[in-house]
Amino acid sequence: MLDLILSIFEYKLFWIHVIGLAVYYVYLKFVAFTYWQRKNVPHEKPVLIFGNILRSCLGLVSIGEDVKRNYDKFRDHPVHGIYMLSNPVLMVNDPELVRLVLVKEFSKFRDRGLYHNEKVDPLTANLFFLPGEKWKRLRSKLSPTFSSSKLKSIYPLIKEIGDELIKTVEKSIVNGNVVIEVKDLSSRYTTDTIVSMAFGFNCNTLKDPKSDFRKYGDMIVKKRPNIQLTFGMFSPELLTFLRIRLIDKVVYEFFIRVFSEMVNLRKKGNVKRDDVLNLLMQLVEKGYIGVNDEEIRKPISEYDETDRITLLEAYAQAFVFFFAGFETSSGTIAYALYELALHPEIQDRVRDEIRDLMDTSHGCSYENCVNRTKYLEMVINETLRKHPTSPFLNRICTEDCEFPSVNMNVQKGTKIMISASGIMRNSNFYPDPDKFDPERFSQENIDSRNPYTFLPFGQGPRSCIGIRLGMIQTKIALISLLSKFRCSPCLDTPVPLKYSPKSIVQVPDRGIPLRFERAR
Ligand code: HEM
Repeated sequence: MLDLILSIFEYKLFWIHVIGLAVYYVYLKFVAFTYWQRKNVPHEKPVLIFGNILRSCLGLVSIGEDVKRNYDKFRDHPVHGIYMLSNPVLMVNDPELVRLVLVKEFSKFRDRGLYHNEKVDPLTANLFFLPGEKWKRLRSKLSPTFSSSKLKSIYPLIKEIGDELIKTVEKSIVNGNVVIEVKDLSSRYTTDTIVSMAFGFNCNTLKDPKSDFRKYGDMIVKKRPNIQLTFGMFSPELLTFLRIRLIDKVVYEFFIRVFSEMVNLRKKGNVKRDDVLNLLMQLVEKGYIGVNDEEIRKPISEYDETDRITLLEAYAQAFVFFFAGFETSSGTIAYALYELALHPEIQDRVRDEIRDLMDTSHGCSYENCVNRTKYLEMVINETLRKHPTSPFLNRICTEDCEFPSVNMNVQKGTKIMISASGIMRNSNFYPDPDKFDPERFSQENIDSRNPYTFLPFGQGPRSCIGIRLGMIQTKIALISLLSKFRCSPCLDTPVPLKYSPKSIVQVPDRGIPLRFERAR
């Protein structure tokens, strides 16, 4: 035995590892984890290797909650430091500094600094992940996809799936009521709507919960360790160096196959549809989305026809619309139903508004849905404030920038984070923040608040491109369900709600079961 131990100690590789680990320890302890101390920026004492996100790395809480916990400690400081693993990240807390980062000095904070690798992981070459000029080019090309006139033309497709949602609940009612897990129901609804818009067909997950889109959708957002995502967000260089994929190969192959099939069908002229796929194909074929759209301010002659996007780029955008659109909207629908079940008086008021709308000549038309559902909109905004599906925003500083109010020079390369969930539950901006109170979003109350305290879609030129689509999807689901059914808590409804520790998008852990019955 002694011989064995001695031979191990003689082994060269062993000593190389010991020395390597010792050097790494010294680097972490005396260099990496003293960054904020050296900068004189307030921060919480980090834990070796994990920094300030030990709990989320261990899978005890979601990463959004861990960041919010850290924000709550320093929320009265305009900025503070956090270590995401060993990466120092500057947390921007003061709403006026949030405005500076997201809007005033946008050109210096345009990028998110996230992992993307066009070669190893082609679907990451999408609007959400890409930096700099590549992002700018795509954003200006894709923006017309979400103009009012384009949304108006795809509205009937979403409405159709709203009708399917009613049928799904109706069919499952036995003896006057049924308990439904609403996060699953809303995910199936948003999967159907996004696939219908982005891929050009109805994948019918409302009818068939085991459809491939539901399976692969789940694989994108769940079943992956937080640490891998954390590396993707805060150490993208490491993933690039190790050539690690962020999007699983099976998911990649599935999306590419479905997309190619749909594009081929369109090319053969067998299917014609006014949807996002059609618009993406215009970008591939002509380089711009065109004709008869009063919202495209630039004359068509100013577009460069040679500046087309490739098919793979188009696939990556359809993928991000799916990924960014289905889990965010489905979470919002589920949280809204949850809060309405717990607050029946608010639910009745929403239903009255919807029924008044249905009695008007145009019923649930696009204009009525978008412009004449004021109280429903207040309810959705309050849901987004209390349960934001994207709990924090990321940016990276690409050019040195002064933060005059704190007398700080933010250096190029500094990673920035804004705890949207922390700010939106800060009692200084939203008194009694755990209370669900849609009145916070009356016009008068909105006007009295700093707009940079409401961040569910981000703010500024890099905010969510799908805001209006997300709102329409959410409204149609709620209009469809609440016009016909009343929902209430059942024995298994979790109070308070717990968020899934596995998902970077803030979704309920183990779902939200609610009781549905026909509304009188
Ligand atoms: C309730 C629904 C939604 C919520 C809460 C939401 C939230 C967000 C947030 C917080 C961001 C980051 C903003 C920032 O960094 O400042 C974002 C970006 C984005 N969202 Fe959404 N989103 C929703 C729906 C959608 C839909 C329906 C789509 C598309 C079909 C979409 C596509 C995107 C894309 C492509 C980006 C990246 C934009 C860019 O970097 O230029 N989102 N979203």
